Parts: sequence; structure tokens; C-alpha cells
Amino acid sequence: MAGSFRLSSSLSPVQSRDFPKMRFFNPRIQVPNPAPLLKPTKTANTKVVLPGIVRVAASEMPVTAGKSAAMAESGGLQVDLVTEADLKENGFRSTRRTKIVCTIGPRTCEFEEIEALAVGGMNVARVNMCHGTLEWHRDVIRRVRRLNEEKGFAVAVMMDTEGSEIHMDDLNGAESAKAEDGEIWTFTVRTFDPSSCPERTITVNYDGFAEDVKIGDELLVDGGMVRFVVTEKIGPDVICQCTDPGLLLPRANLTFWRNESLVQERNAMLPTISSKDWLDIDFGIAEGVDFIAVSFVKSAEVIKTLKSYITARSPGSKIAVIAKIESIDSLRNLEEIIEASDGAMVARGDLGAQIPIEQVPSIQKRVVQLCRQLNKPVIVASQLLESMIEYPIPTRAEVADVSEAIGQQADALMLSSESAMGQYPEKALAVLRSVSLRIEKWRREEKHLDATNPSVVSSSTPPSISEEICNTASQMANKLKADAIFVYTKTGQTASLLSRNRPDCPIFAFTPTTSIRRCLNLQWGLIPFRLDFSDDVESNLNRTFSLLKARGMINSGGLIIVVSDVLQSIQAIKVP
Ligand SMILES: Nc1ncnc2c1ncn2[C@@H]1O[C@H](COP(=O)(O)OP(=O)(O)O)[C@@H](O)[C@H]1O
Ligand SMILES: C=C(OP(=O)(O)O)C(=O)O
Ligand SMILES: [K+]
Ligand SMILES: [Mg+2]
Repeated sequence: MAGSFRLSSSLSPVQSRDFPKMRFFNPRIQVPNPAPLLKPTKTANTKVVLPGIVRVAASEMPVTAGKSAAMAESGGLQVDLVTEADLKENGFRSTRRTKIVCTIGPRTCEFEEIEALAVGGMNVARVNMCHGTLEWHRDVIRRVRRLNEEKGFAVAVMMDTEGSEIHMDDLNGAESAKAEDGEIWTFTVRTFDPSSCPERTITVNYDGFAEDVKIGDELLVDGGMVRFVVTEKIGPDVICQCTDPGLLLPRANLTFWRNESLVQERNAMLPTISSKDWLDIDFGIAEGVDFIAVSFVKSAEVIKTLKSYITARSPGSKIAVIAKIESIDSLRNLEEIIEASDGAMVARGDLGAQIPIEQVPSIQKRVVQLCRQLNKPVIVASQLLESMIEYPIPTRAEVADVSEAIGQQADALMLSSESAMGQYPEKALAVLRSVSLRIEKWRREEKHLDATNPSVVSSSTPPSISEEICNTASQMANKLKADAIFVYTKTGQTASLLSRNRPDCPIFAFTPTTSIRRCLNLQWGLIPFRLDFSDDVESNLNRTFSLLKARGMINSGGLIIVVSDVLQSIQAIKVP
């Protein structure tokens, strides 16, 4: 990777009319109907109306009120079959604590394929608005909702905005194009009909592109997978010579570099949330997604604006806003961005294209630590198991990278292409699952040897009552080797504060609200259940014990630390 990480002087305020325009290509993704990973279940409801286009049947419409079979059976305690089986087979202490986000793409968009991922441990399904049509995304989101309703899962949905990144066109539907060493390619802002596009010509989505680049600049595709040097400029056309040959993929990201630094000209003034993103956000709000991940965040301001927009559009909505840390600007304003957000993602793909890649590991560590300090969930994303797009097993180096993120105790790991379009989505998920279990267990065993590892995160100043209660409860649970912490939480805040301490035992979070249950599913060590509860801790507890016992999920004699955010109390109780 060329260049060093240089910060240019802060930008002067710009008027919105000064913003160079991004053009958004017409959605060109024809969703194929990949062979299902599992045999179709009886619940499959997708009707294939046209070749290659998936339509949704009426029963995939958003779920309305009414108790599902899964809930009715358990007397009001909603839990999924995977958690139930995990608890029964492995016992409390060996449940997986690190959560898994899977990007849904053409390889995994059918109901049975999403179900297979949920069965394999997916906690959050991510749709990337950079690809696909709104109809496609709507179908996927509704399938996840139907799966939750029918099977009692709490798979949350994350919508990831396209953002104002500079990228290439879709190669007219081709899977890829090969650029050979020394070949001359044209990058242009002109658009063509698929039939009349000249050879070796790529349309770029950023209007200011031809003006901003200079002869001698280097053009990097996907952070350097393919590299060109600009040799000539002819009006809207930028003529380039390939210096590092490779495969160009549809809509691949483009950055340009001058004197070993990333060029940030007018593109630095592109809005973080483009007009297309606002429409996608409206769509996300209407579909009731749980998280909106904002690409290329530059400042805390944009997060605040989006949060108030969501509140105005959908009062009382619980949509959480995740800041993607993937640009130089986000690093400049890191602390205030994370403070303003409901969580963060270390988006290593673009981050590694914007700064020298050798700086990515230390930034990942810093973001993970900062999020923990500020009590915000953090996701480590991109290229965790990249080779599994093609191969059924990962490289040893990938396993080491995944282990590092788990060792850092990030809340969640994310699959991108591995699950969206790779050949082995379920196997990739299984690798994340088994590496998590192994590293978490090892970490618990070795913990006493690590003096630098505090059992609680230090309190904020001035300390808050709930924070102190959660710190004490976590320490108690560790010292007494409790089997689980139970937390009764209305807003989810107390559950988060417990998770933040990364205690040795799992945290059962009971919440009356389905959307909060789903949001908690992103956080480390939390096993979220939906349960209506009263202000009477004693009766809640007795009810919970009998419901869990009836399903064989707890045994008499187990030690439970109970925290209630209503009474702000801690109790230590043996399961009767
Ligand atoms: N909705 C979709 N339709 C078609 N392809 C998709 C879709 N979502 C993801 N993909 C494919 O999966 C790859 C990985 O997804 P992701 O990491 O989210 O995107 P990107 O590579 O653009 O950062 C994409 O490059 C694209 O090829
Ligand atoms: C997760 C990332 O964002 P996207 O996949 O949307 O480019 C990334 O850049 O690492
Ligand atoms: K995106
Ligand atoms: Mg990105």
C-alpha cells in the first residue's frame, strides 16, 4: 500500500450547492435463485414469478401483533431453538459470547438460506444498500422477520448505507473484468448503453472525478487489488495504464493517491448521507430495521442529525445508529463520533484503502477499547475469512485474525462476501462460531494469569448508580463462579452495562420489548429473551425459573446473580 497516513488541515465549511454530485447507477443486480443450502422447508413461501426475480408472497408481509406458536408454547417467554439447544447441550458457561453479523447477498437471500444462517448462529442480518434493488432488500428483511416470528429467533436487521464513496460501474452485469499489466483503460464520467460501451472503459460514479485527478496520480481499485497510473486526461475521460494487474469487480471502490497520500479534493466535501441514502433510510425506517450503519462517517454531527431524523420520522423508534469507522475523517473525530452513536463498526475494507494497511490493526484495537469504555457495541468487519469465498476452510492466518478480534472481546464479528456471495456461507459461519467458543474458553481459563485484565471497566465520573450495580454484580458473579446473571431490563441499558464488564458467565437479559430483544442480540455475552415482567422481582424470578425449568434450560442448584433495573437491586439466588 502506497503512502503514509497524513492529515490535511481541517476543511472549511462548504455550502451544500458546492457539493460535487455523485451519480447512482441504476440498480442492476438481477437476483439469481441460488440452490438452497438446506432442503426447502414447508414454510418456504417465495414465489418465483420471473426467471431470476424473486417476488414476495402475501404471508411475507410485515409481522403484526399476535402470539406466534413459539411464544405461546413457552408461556410468554420467547427464546429461539438454537439458544435452547445450546443451553441444554453445553450448559450455561459454554454458550458463545461473541456475536455474529452476516451480510445477506445473492448466495443467502432465500428463506431457507437465511434460516440456515440463523440455525448456524447468525445474530444480525446485514443488507448493504450499495447493492441490489429496494424490492430485493424488502424481501430479505421480511423473510428475516417471518423467520423470527415463526421460529422464535431474535435475528436483528442492519441496513448499511451506500454513502458517498467513489466506485466503478457494474461492468454491465459481468462478474469481473481482467486488467492486464501495461494495458490502457479509460475511466470516465460518461455513461453508456450496455450495448455501446467501448472496450476497457469504466464509468465512475463521481462527477468531479475527471477534474480532481492529475496526470501521474495512482488509481487504486479496492485498496490496491488493481492499480493504475493516470497518463492522460481528455475531457471527461481519464486514460490510465495498469501497473498492478488483477480482477476488477462490479462497483469496486476507487481511491486516488498523489505523492503517497490519499487525494481528498472535492470528494472530501461529499455529504456522508447522500440523497439516495436518505431515501434508503426512509425505506429502512418503514421496514423497521433495527440498526442503520452509516458509511464513511466524518463527524459526530451527521450521527446526531440522523438520530433526530429517525426520532422525528418514527417517534419512539428503537433504531440504533452504528458509525462505520472507515475513513481518515472518522479517525480525526473518533471519540465524539462513538460518543454520539449507538455503536461502531471497524470497517477494515475501506479503512485499509484510505490509510496504510499496517495501521489498521492498531486502529481496530483502539476503536474496540474506546467502544468498551463508552459502553457502545463494536463490530469488527471485513476480510475475516476472505479465502472462504472460494475455499471450504480458512487460512491459518485468518483464524489468527479472528482469534485476535475475539481476544480483544469485540461484541461482534461480521461476514461480508463470505456470506453474501461466497461458496461456503454456512461453513464460514461455523468457523466464526467454533473459533469464538474456543478462544472465549481459553481466555476464561487464562484470565487469572493476566493482571492487566480488569474484571470491571472503571466507572464514569460522576459514577452512576446503574453502572456501580452492574460492576458489583459482574464482580460477584466472577468471584462466586455464578452460572448466569439474570437481568430484567426495560430499556436494555442495564444489560449493556453488564455486558461491558465481559463477565465469566452469560447474561440472560429479559425484556418486554421485541425490538430491544433484537438490539441486545448484537452485544457480547447477552442472551436476550422477550418476557413481560412486573415490578415484583420475586414473582418475576419465580416465573422465569419455572418457565426455564419447564423447557429444561436450567437445573436446580445453579447459582444466579439477579439484577433488576426497576429496583436497582442485586441478589444471589440458587435455582430452587
Ligand atoms: N444485495 C446484493 N446483491 C448483489 N450482490 C451483493 C449484495 N450484497 C452483497 N453483494 C455482494 O457481496 C459482496 C460483499 O458484500 P459487502 O462487503 O457488503 O459489499 P462491498 O464489497 O461493496 O463492500 C459485494 O461486493 C457484492 O458482490
Ligand atoms: C464493511 C465495510 O463497508 P462496505 O462493505 O459497505 O464497503 C468496509 O469497508 O469494511
Ligand atoms: K455500504
Ligand atoms: Mg466500506
